[in-house]
Amino acid sequence: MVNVAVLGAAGGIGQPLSLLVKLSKDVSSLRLYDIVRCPGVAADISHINTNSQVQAFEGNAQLKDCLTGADIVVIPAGVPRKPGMTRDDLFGVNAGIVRDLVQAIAENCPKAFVCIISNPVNSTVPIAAEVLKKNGVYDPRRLFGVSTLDLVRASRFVRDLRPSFDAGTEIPVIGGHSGNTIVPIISSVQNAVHFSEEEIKTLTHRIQFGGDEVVQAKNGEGSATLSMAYAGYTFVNSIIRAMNGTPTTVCSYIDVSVDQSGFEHYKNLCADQVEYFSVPVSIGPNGVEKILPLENLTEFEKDLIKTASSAIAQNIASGVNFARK
Ligand SMILES: NC(=O)C1=CN([C@@H]2O[C@H](COP(=O)(O)OP(=O)(O)OC[C@H]3O[C@@H](n4cnc5c(N)ncnc54)[C@H](O)[C@@H]3O)[C@@H](O)[C@H]2O)C=CC1
Ligand SMILES: O=C([O-])CC(=O)C(=O)O
Repeated sequence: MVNVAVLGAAGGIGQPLSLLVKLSKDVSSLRLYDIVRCPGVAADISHINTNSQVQAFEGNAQLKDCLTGADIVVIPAGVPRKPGMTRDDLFGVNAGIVRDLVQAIAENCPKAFVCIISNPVNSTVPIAAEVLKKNGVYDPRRLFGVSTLDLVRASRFVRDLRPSFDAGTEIPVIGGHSGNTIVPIISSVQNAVHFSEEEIKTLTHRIQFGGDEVVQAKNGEGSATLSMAYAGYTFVNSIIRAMNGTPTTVCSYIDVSVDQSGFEHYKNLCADQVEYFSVPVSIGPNGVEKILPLENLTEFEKDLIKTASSAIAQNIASGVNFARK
């Protein structure tokens, strides 16, 4: 049984994500934290007759109690995009939010698995790492940028084009989590569903900019929340399975120093040096164990990795510089 804390629990993602986590039979304590609206959300979810006890924590003074004893901390706190903005435009507000929340994690539950949803993920994960390092509690195996929504979209968008494709089939998506840093590996299913070069280009673009479709459709009311809640829940479940001893694989934006030799495979394809990258990994009870290779990448995918790595290197530098200030 695990204790899960959701920071930003009253938000667009936080509420449905907390609802889904409440359904898990493996969760014993579900702690919901936000700076506003949290008691109402927690009271509501707490009436659902599943295993976990739900508690509300509101405002900085209650953050310590929320985090003490947490095994998994999920962070969807922060502002979302409006039309015309990039995820990097959120840095000014969200960098500080993530830094302060991770400082509290370092002080109160340094061994927790930390899952960062707040954008720009390419930068907020390095910020989190720097804060944990400063506090002397950094374990890179336990820090994750949640890029699962890119995989969810990849499978769904392939299904949109080929109705016979099982939308539950995983398509790896590597690199980062913004525009052209998102690198879908469609070649992994090319035997099951054949696509022309033109179709692959169109699909790749749709997956890279899937977030924009939602931002535009919501027209100023935020970005993906419901599909993200589903993706976040899927990710949390993978972590719980791994903690419980079932070997599990995920794609996640991680500190690649956890497995230097495993990352060689990707490093050779990068134009710039990147310390963080989304890669397929095996996870176990202590977090990331191995970075897994993806074989037979196409020239098109190799080019995408090159482009992605240059942008990610800059995003990492912004995050690290901010956290070291
Ligand atoms: N990784 C991914 O794939 C995705 C990431 N996102 C990102 O997730 C974040 C949240 O998005 P939404 O839930 O739609 O936004 P939202 O505005 O609906 O909710 C954010 C919540 O965070 C809370 N919050 C703000 N400062 C806080 C703090 N210091 N401590 C705790 N809570 C705090 C707010 O009160 C609010 O309830 C955004 O940065 C968005 O870009 C969104 C979709 C996908
Ligand atoms: O597009 C956004 O800003 C939110 C996000 O990360 C996504 O939907 O992938």
